[in-house]
Amino acid sequence: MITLAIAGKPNCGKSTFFRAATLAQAEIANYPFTTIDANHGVAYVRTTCPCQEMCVPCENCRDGVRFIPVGLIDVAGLVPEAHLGRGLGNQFLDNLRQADAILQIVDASGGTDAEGNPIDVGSRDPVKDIEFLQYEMSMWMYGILSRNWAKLVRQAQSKDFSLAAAIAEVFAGLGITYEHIRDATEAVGIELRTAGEEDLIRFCHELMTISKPMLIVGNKADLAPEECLEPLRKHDVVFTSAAGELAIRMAAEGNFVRYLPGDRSFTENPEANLSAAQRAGLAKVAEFMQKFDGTGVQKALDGAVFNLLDRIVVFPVEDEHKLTDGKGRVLPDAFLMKRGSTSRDLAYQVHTDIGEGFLYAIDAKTGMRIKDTQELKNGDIIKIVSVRK
Ligand SMILES: Nc1nc2c(ncn2[C@@H]2O[C@H](COP(=O)(O)OP(=O)(O)OP(=O)(O)O)[C@@H](O)[C@H]2O)c(=O)[nH]1
Repeated sequence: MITLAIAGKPNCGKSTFFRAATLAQAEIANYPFTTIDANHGVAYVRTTCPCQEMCVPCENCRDGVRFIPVGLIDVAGLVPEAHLGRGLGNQFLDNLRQADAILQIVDASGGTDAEGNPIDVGSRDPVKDIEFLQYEMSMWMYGILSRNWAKLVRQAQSKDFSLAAAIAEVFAGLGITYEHIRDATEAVGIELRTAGEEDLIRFCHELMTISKPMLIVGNKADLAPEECLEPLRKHDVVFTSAAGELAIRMAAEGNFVRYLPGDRSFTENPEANLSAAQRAGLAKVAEFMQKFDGTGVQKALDGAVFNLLDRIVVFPVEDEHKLTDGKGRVLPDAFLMKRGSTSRDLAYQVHTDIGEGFLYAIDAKTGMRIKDTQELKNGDIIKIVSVRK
């Protein structure tokens, strides 16, 4: 499963974002559990279910809106100079290793200092929070590299081994590959063997960016004065109110409102007996949603998976006419595939045996056979024909 990590300084709203994103209404989450432990949960990305276009009865979506599970990790708060040993422990390393991408939460309201202590709203430039996390993570990687440097150079000299391959081994636990090392070296234009400290820090920054793509989330945007939002806009930030999302997801769970995560608005249930205070709270969230086109939480999750990680959604079926699996369930699965994947890749994703016995695939929307090398498109419904091995 694709996994996203939530990282940021203390008090920026990570846990609130995590709780909001993993709080799923029963009808959305057919996944057996949404919170695995305090820091690991299941969130969902939102897409269009093809059932309405194909006129088939479907039980896996809500009115044509389909939610697909992704893992979510709430990483412990990072403090300045964490790379020097203040709080960056094994747990952080482990969380980072598991993550395909990072949601970097910043306090868009400028209401917390570098360590997360509350200060007056607007008194800290939130752009500094972006730089801080990226700096800490690059310096932490640089620390690992420099501690191993002499050994790596020796290894590369004594064996028939390139320095890049040796570095890749050091970072393999973080999911970093030889290709990442090569691309980062090229991007910063350095020769690893002769690189000095400054070059290696730049290299680590690039390596971090390439191997763990980051989406910046400007949280607490509901409190943020315009002068805090403006500089963040230059950084391609998704603005959120995690607290707002949590409030309406809880209200939806209690049947007080109708809301699907990612909707631009919600409607109050006429039978709900809301107190004046509850109504006023929801009115504030509604106002934010109108201004920002929703609470932003779903937009951040979708942005990380569909844009940053470049995934498309493909629906494998066994019966290309009824769009069912062997048990008669309509559009039972939705796979998040890397853009550029082929029907053969899909076959392997369904099962190794199906991949190995792959014969051909049928595009259920057109009824046509497709070549095994043809790129799949977002929303494709595909039947794989294979000989069972
Ligand atoms: N107004 C507003 N308050 C928020 C929002 N998100 C979080 N908060 C509040 O900010 C405070 C900190 O939120 P947390 O979610 O605990 O922050 P955290 O980053 O997990 O903090 P640490 O556990 O210390 O790392 C809480 O009082 C939240 O209610 C938001 O979007 N808007």
